[in-house]
Amino acid sequence: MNTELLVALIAVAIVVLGAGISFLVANRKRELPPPDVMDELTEREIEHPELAPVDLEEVEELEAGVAEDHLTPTIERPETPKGRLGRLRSRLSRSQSSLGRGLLTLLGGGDLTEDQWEEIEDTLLAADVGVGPTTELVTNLRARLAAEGVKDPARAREVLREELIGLVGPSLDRQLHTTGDEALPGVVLVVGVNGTGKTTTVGRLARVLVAEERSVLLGAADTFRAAAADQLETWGSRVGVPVVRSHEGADPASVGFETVKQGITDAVDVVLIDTAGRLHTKSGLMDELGKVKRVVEKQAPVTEVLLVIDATTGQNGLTQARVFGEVVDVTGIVLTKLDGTAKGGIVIAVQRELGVPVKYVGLGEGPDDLAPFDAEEFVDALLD
Ligand SMILES: Nc1nc2c(ncn2[C@@H]2O[C@H](COP(=O)(O)OP(=O)(O)OP(=O)(O)O)[C@@H](O)[C@H]2O)c(=O)[nH]1
Repeated sequence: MNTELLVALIAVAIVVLGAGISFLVANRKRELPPPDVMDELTEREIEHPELAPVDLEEVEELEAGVAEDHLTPTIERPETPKGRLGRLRSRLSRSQSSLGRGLLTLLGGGDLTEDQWEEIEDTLLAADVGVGPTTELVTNLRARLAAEGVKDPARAREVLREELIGLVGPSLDRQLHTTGDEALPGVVLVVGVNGTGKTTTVGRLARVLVAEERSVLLGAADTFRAAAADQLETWGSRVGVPVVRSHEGADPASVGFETVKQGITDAVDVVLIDTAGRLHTKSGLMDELGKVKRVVEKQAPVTEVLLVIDATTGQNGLTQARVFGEVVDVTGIVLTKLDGTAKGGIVIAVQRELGVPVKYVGLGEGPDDLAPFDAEEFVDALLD
């Protein structure tokens, strides 16, 4: 055999051998168990080198276990709502310190000049307390401090605290109405303009209710933004709460109707319905909201209509409150993002505007950063 032929034969043999090896490697790769199973197997082999190489039955068992783990999400145990405002108080006082401290500094100095009273008014107005409540507070403070001849800063602080609590309304009913008549579930409709935190609030309220051992069903009637239903499903799945949803662009009233129907069939305690964000200036959208409520009520009475307002929007938030209040009977306010504003006076102003109480406040982005509102704790945080 000549050398050229020999070289050619060797080359062919190398190519054939190479192809065979790649085929075998590719096939083996396809048969490998998923990476999480592989990790466990590798760990086992490292710890127990004496064991025989992978047993196929064992791989199947592990794979089944992994598949089950992926299917069963861990159900979280949410924090009980009681005491949350205490936990989150520092977030409030951090952002509101200019209001409380500003007032205390002015009042602590004994007799006040007209200019100083004006400064107190300006401080209150800058914190969005609103003109009416500001005038009321200043009038009452002046009268009481003069009548009692208060010179001592500690006493001035006490009087200010009492007057502020009076303004916030210590005796307003701030309970969420989540109990339905007879065998019907409580129905909570959550409304507001875009981006105020409605979906987040529905998710957080579900956690509050779960922590109170109530059974809950969520309705994704925000069919305008496809991601909202997914967002709601994520919230629900974390605490084992199901969601009724439909396709993007579906009639929100029918989603609300179906959710309550499902809630009645499943005998849940509370149905929470998320609605699409809508501009209060668009009358068509506002009419649609009225329809959602009317249609839902064909199944069961709505026990609570919560208006979600972003605390950082100031005067605009008040306008929203007014317009929403005209379309649906708002029964409670959730003020979100109170952690991001020094204008805590909005609590007072918005209650005045609507004549309904602030029931919950959002104080951060965490899943349990929604606290039941309490007038005394709120004022104490302001004056910290
Ligand atoms: N800092 C802070 N952020 C909040 C609070 N509540 C909600 N957010 C954030 O606000 C953003 C908007 O929240 P969403 O729940 O998506 O608002 P939405 O009203 O459902 O939005 P649309 O469906 O578009 O109308 C999210 O990034 C939330 O994390 C709060 O109390 N504090």
